[in-house]
Amino acid sequence: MTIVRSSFLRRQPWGRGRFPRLYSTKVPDNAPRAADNEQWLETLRHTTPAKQGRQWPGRGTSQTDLIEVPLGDVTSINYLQRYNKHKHSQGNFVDVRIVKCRSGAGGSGAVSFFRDAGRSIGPPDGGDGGAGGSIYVQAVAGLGSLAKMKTTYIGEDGEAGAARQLDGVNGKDILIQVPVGTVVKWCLPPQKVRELVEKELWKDQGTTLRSILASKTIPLNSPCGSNEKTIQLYRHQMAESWLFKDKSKEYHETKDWFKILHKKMEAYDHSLKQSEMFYDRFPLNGLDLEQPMSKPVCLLKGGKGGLGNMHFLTNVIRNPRFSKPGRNGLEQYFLFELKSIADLGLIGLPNAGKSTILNKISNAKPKIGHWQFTTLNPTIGTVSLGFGQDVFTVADIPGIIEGASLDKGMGLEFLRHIERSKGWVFVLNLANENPLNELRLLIDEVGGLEKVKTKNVLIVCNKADIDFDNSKSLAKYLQVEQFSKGQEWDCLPISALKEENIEVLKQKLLQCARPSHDEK
Ligand SMILES: Nc1nc2c(ncn2[C@@H]2O[C@H](COP(=O)(O)OP(=O)(O)OP(=O)(O)O)[C@@H](O)[C@H]2O)c(=O)[nH]1
Repeated sequence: MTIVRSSFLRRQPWGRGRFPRLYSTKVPDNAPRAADNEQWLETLRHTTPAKQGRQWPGRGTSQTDLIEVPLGDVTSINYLQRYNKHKHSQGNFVDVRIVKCRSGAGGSGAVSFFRDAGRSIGPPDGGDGGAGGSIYVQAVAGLGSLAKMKTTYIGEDGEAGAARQLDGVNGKDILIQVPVGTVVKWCLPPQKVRELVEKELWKDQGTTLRSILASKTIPLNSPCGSNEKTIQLYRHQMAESWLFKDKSKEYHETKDWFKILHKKMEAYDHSLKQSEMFYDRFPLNGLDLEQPMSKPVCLLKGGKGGLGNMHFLTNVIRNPRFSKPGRNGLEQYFLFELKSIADLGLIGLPNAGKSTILNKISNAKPKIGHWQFTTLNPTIGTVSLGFGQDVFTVADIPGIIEGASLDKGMGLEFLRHIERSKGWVFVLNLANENPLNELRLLIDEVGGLEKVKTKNVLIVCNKADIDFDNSKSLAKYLQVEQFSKGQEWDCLPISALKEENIEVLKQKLLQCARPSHDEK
């Protein structure tokens, strides 16, 4: 049999395409020749780790700064509270998840020698290991909750290379699909956060979880020179830089030819490490997936496969009984937070009638009840002003009470769902003693007048049907109206239950949902 040696097909460890597994018995010989390997190893000699320096050309820097980050930025208070107190939730709506992700390790390169009837041992033909599977995330339309997310995602390890120049199969990638509006942040393992919090609580029994998360900082490595602050992630150190077969590591370490090769390959390992340092970074402020994505983004890259022994055949090394192991994958925790994207958010005390309003103006059917905290999860409804007319979305979130910003009642955790809304609609209950005080309380709890003024605002005085003829009831409304005028906010009395003023309300909501003049 004559083997056609086509040099352009020969596999080199740099920039070559991978070859699929070959199952035919007629294996084409694509192994690099000794001269090719020598040439490649020679190029490595000129790029020793010291000479490569700190800069990785065109790819920024591998130097890092130590930055102090508040513990609250790398965990979720809502997550810690929810899973500590076992708070109630409605249905299977989940808007905060912390998940463990692990990308696959690369497969090892093989140590093998060509054999046939005429030769008991031929040239080295050990193939390369496959790359480990990566972890990707993609925001897709049509999902509305993080409930279906798993707690752990593990990318498959790459397969080891095999005899006859066969490359190992790449590990399968993992794709995590999340609802549009999800923010993905790097975070500390929850167990570690709990340990840190417990330590702080032990030191000062009077302190609260919220104040610990705000005051306690943790050091993180951040690559220098990047405009956006990113966190440098690190893979576990490789246990061994070589895999030996037949002859031991000690045997090889006594040989001068191996020492020279090892020195050259240190530069190769270093360049791999630098490339990992470049890819293993994550924005400190997280990834905001506010649009449906046509392509997923990589959260964690899998490890590169190791080189098979066919790459170490040279004129001096005729029988390389060693190969390179695959590189490790990465294991990290990520916080997934769903921030719904609704044009308007309804804000009010429990029982103000928010759900009733949403029910009357939109297609949504939130739970309505005469007890407080009927709404435990946000509901988003789509409001249409008629065929071919404007359409906008409104979110109903659980009621806010005095002290919500200090985690009383349902706290403020659902505010994240209306954070991005263009307009906030304050729903007041005219049947209550002092609706104006209610409004002031709500403004304080959601962050003060300054914050509220960043949004379009509409004040809705609901339950106007109760005590309709009473002059005291009218006086309460006029007080609210006067205050609203002072802030240049529109104010409207309605009765959601009796569907009075609902059409006017829809028109006013539409104005509120439009971008403000500054944004136009
Ligand atoms: N009389 C009268 N009752 C109303 C009106 N709107 C709502 N209600 C009643 O007020 C009660 C509370 O209504 P909801 O819509 O559940 O109030 P909510 O603000 O969503 O309450 P939470 O879920 O606790 O936040 C229900 O019994 C409604 O029937 C109204 O315009 N007039």
